[in-house]
Amino acid sequence: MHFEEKIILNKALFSSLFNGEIQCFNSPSSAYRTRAEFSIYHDENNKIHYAMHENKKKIPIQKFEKAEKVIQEFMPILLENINEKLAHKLFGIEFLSTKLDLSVTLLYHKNIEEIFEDLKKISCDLNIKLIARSKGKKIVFNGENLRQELDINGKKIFYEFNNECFIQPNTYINEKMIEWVLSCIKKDEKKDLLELYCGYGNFTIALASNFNEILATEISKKNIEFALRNCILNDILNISFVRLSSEELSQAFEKQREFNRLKNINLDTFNISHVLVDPPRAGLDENVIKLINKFQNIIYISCNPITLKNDLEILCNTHKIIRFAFFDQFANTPHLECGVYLTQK
Ligand SMILES: C[S@@+](CC[C@H](N)C(=O)[O-])C[C@H]1O[C@@H](n2cnc3c(N)ncnc32)[C@H](O)[C@@H]1O
Repeated sequence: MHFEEKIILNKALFSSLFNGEIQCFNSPSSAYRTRAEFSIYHDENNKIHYAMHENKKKIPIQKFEKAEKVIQEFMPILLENINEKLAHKLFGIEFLSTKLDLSVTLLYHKNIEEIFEDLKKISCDLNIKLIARSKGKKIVFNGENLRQELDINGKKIFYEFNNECFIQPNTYINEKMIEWVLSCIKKDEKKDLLELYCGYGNFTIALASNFNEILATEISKKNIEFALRNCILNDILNISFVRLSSEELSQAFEKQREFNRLKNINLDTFNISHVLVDPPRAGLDENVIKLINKFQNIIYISCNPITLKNDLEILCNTHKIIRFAFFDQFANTPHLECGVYLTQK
């Protein structure tokens, strides 16, 4: 689906809540996806091909134009180098790219220890970060952490993560989203920021110089490990990253439960002027809405317009939508990413 069609459909969806101007951010129509996952099709001559599922059928494909250029260019090279032993019982290949790195994951229905030497050789020959996985086993060659360098309003920001982290699927649009969030924060209003669903600090790191203190929370241990590392990479000292689910964070603010993970943090000392949320597709639960609607400014990044609409219907009892943006994060698909900035009525 083209962005123009998505814009029309989604403007109509939100028309009862917002009738101001919606900012629209276009993505390149191809070569934008940082992650590409394929099945493997074994033909009658024992040759392997990348494949995708369509109507429960595995369809071999020659190329995948949505993937970033580095992935597209590497796809045929990898296949040429996969020998018979490596091809046997290979059922999937995943690519993850950044501006600086590429990692390849091979998925097997067999004991990967048996092909250890072949895996090692291909990772050396092609000089790639290679991960092999089979049920309950993972072997990593050349490391699995990827470095990323974002350009935010002309400033370079550095990140490290691996493919166990949540990663925004379109780097170009990710930079635009971060810049849009920054543009919602007026310098004179800045105090402290509360962020939920912070991942490895994708937004947090870029926002650090705009706030006095930041409390950023997230459910995944891996994401928090990288978030802490990303503070060091960017010389940032004013963010407290804490592994807490949104449910736990609500309990902590309500003083319903004490958390060891918050033992060095006094929630009462924060003077929160802004809340940033970027939840999974399911949106916000009732308790999170109750928690965030106490604060003056809310910035909501959403990958699901339907749950966003439900949540905005409640948030609009206490807040007013000031700005709205559509980001074509998933170009040429029906999916749409939205950004909404609300302030207390
Ligand atoms: C859409 S991602 C956004 C991540 C980050 N903001 C970014 O830009 O990379 C949602 C994040 O919420 C986390 N998450 C999922 N359920 C959660 C929950 N119940 N409480 C806290 N975090 C959760 C996921 O691990 C994921 O990192």
